[in-house]
Amino acid sequence: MTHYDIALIGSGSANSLPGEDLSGSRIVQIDRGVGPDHLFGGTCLNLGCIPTKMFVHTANLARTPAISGRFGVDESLRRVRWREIRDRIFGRIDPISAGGESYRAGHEDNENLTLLRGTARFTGPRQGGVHHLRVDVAGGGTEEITATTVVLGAGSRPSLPPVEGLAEVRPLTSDTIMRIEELPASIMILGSGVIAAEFAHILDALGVEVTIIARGDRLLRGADADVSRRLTEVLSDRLRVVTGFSAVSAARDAEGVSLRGRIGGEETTIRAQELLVAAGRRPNSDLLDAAVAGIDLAEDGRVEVDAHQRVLADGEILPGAWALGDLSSPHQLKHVANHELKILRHNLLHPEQLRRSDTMPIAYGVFSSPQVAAVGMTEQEARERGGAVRVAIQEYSSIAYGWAMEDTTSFAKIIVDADTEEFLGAHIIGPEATSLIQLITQAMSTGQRPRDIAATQYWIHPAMPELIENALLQLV
Ligand SMILES: Cc1cc2nc3c(=O)[nH]c(=O)nc-3n(C[C@H](O)[C@H](O)[C@H](O)COP(=O)(O)OP(=O)(O)OC[C@H]3O[C@@H](n4cnc5c(N)ncnc54)[C@H](O)[C@@H]3O)c2cc1C
Ligand SMILES: NC(=O)c1ccc[n+]([C@@H]2O[C@H](COP(=O)([O-])OP(=O)(O)OC[C@H]3O[C@@H](n4cnc5c(N)ncnc54)[C@H](O)[C@@H]3O)[C@@H](O)[C@H]2O)c1
Repeated sequence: MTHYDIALIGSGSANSLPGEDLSGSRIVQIDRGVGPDHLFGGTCLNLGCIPTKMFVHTANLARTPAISGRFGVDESLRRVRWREIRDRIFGRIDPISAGGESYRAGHEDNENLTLLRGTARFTGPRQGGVHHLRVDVAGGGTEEITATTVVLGAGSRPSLPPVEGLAEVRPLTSDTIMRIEELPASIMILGSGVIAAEFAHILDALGVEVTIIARGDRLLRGADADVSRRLTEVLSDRLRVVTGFSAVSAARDAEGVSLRGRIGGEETTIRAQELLVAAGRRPNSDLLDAAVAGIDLAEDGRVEVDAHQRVLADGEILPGAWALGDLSSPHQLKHVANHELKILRHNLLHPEQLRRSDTMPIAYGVFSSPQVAAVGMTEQEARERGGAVRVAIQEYSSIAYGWAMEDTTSFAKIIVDADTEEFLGAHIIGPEATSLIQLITQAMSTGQRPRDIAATQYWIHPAMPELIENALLQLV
């Protein structure tokens, strides 16, 4: 049994905890690694945000010929060199992961830190002022550990919905699809959320025949209803979208995978060479045996924390236990995990001056094509909250840059409280949505109202932010 001041679990956002001001603490960092190769550095770097957006950028280039005709430019896509695309992307990422691991394992900055590759589990409740953990060390053996403080950044992993035979067909997930050897001729995507929308764009642009399979009547159901409807329409024009499908069973044969299910009571089978499951991610609290330590878990497996990132047990603060990121947040986003780590770090070092992590509106961006981005409440949420709302909708086709892009389907929606003029939310579907949303995110985060920004600055003409300017001018 070895005792440490801090047991740090994970190497994603948690990896930013160690630093000079903790150099007096004896730290053990335990990381099992992500994906089938147990990579160091967490999901975003290895299997998430970063590689997907590198694939999206490549997909955008590959997609140009499909849309250039409307500008009087005839282009054709001659070939997609999949292995080169893949190897360029991971040729950049893998060395960062390996470098991060060897820095922690061997650099003099980390003399106070022991890196253990393996899976940490709680072995019981906190006792005698310390937490008790066992580590199943990668490569064999176990280590028993006690720690005064635990910092849990164990993240989440793809979950497979309860469909008979699904695990046996060995479906692809976001953990595996980006490193496959060959692109399949066709793929069906089970799930119609963020990962489905991004991979549908990537794979379709690279020449794969894509079918998205949604349980409900629209894609991206968590988004504002008008945005979700528009995305469904636009993607339906480009690839096959099946809605209202409840999957019952999956099977694989020599030609590919078939998914049997029902649409409105009628039995239907969908086939493709491969299946990608993108049906949500479950927090890794089970891998940690968090329940054994008495830690409170939400229904979806999230570790319950307070606004200061302190872990709760029986509704009370569990002394010396902190959590962050996908393990404990309802928002599985890298910028949220990073912010929570910063708040947690401050609070760990300055327990007498606790900061909250829930003081800013959370924006997100979906890098599909069209892009989708949002901050704050959907229109439905704003109306359900009670109180009058005002809504401005601005079509891209109404601004000069939208004419340049021949855009007919994209728009921004801004929602304000009709009485206080406060922003309640903003939703954009269309090119550059993930950048444009930042204008409203900044205003909401700093307490500005439409009139504070609409007419008090020059808006470059004829640039894309005119979309936001014109929407704001409807509200002042
Ligand atoms: C395909 C995809 C695309 C994404 N794109 C975006 C995007 O564009 N923008 C965005 O904001 N977010 C995106 N996300 C979400 C983002 O990646 C996550 O929100 C973020 O990485 C979570 O960070 P984390 O530190 O909480 O968890 P992780 O980075 O997953 O780190 C968890 C760590 O804990 C380790 N671990 C788990 N259990 C144990 C255990 N018991 N013992 C020891 N170690 C353990 C794992 O090995 C891992 O290192 C994407 C996610 C995916 C899957
Ligand atoms: N750009 C980004 O910020 C980005 C990109 C990718 C992933 N992420 C994060 O990763 C998380 C996980 O992504 P995701 O797309 O897997 O989850 P999601 O929550 O966005 O979507 C899950 C989808 O799976 C469907 N589903 C769930 N159970 C099902 C079942 N039994 N049968 C059929 N369909 C089912 C849901 O209806 C939904 O369409 C996201 O919520 C997001 O926070 C973020």
